[in-house]
Amino acid sequence: MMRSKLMNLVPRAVATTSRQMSTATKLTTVQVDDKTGIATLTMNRPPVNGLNLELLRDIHQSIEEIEGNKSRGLILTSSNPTIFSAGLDIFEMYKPDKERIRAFWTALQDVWLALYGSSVPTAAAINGHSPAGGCLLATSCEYRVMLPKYTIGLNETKLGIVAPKWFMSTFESVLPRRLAERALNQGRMFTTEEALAVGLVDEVANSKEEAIAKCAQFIGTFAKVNPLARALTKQQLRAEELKQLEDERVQDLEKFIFFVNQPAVQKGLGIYLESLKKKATK
Ligand SMILES: CCCCC/C=C\CCCC/C=C/C(=O)SCCNC(=O)CCNC(=O)[C@H](O)C(C)(C)COP(=O)(O)OP(=O)(O)OC[C@H]1O[C@@H](n2cnc3c(N)ncnc32)[C@H](O)[C@@H]1OP(=O)(O)O
Repeated sequence: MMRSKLMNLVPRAVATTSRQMSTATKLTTVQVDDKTGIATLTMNRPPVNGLNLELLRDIHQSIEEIEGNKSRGLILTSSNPTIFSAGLDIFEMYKPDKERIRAFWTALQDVWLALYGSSVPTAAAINGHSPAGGCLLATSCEYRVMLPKYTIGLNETKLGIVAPKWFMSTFESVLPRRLAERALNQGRMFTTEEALAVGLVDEVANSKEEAIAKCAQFIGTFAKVNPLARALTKQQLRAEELKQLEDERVQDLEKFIFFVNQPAVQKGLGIYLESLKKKATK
């Protein structure tokens, strides 16, 4: 998979305007800045960018599109003014449909393999809260810029669920092992300021525009680096985690299906959904 992606890494001419590359799907848009050649992938699933089957499929398709069109980089962000992504759509896991939940988890695996393994430089402009699956997307990127007063982290244990190994290894690729272990066990959500202090995010910006500009600046640091050498270096550094999921996709899916169907897990998810609804009516 990575080999064919690498074939796309040839220098490209740049023009001066920005163009919408894809409106084929309604849940993501891809806008390429023709001056910089950088693609911005925006998640757009109200109210909270909950990662359901359709959004995951659209994200995957958009990443493939960006890989295919020789963009110089990928910036992931959200159209919601206060939420990057609320993580996995809990309705996909609560009282799930037998076929759909398999497609859902497979789509999540596809997104992670494509984003974590992307041959182009990636950055996340985290313009809002980013729990669980939202944090997975952000930490799959190479660089993170976050707006103040939001939260980010893997809070799974607080929901009575367990983050799969590849969520954990992605988190651990950003945070020191000891800190990652403690945060995962606690289900800790970091404020922007805390996330910056521990290195979970790289920079803070005061607006989405500024966050995108900082992400573009990061991607720009590769302008004078040979793209093939950069991509092969990234590929080698990330190969172990990618191979582990590629080799164990089926077992990972079966483990998820078994776990999510446990009565205690279903009960916990139901209670959590109720608490989210109650919060909305307060
Ligand atoms: C050992 C083997 C292991 C195998 C694997 C086993 C298990 C699988 C684990 C999979 C890993 C899971 C990853 C996840 O991503 S789980 C999802 C975690 N997400 C959250 O906990 C976020 C919950 N949401 C919030 O904290 C807040 O909503 C917010 C994102 C901070 C936004 O707050 P606010 O702006 O105040 O909005 P509301 O809370 O009012 O929400 C608006 C409506 O959206 C609904 N909502 C929110 N989040 C979700 C969600 N994740 N899924 C579905 N729906 C969600 C919320 O209920 C409101 O709905 P309403 O308008 O109908 O009341």
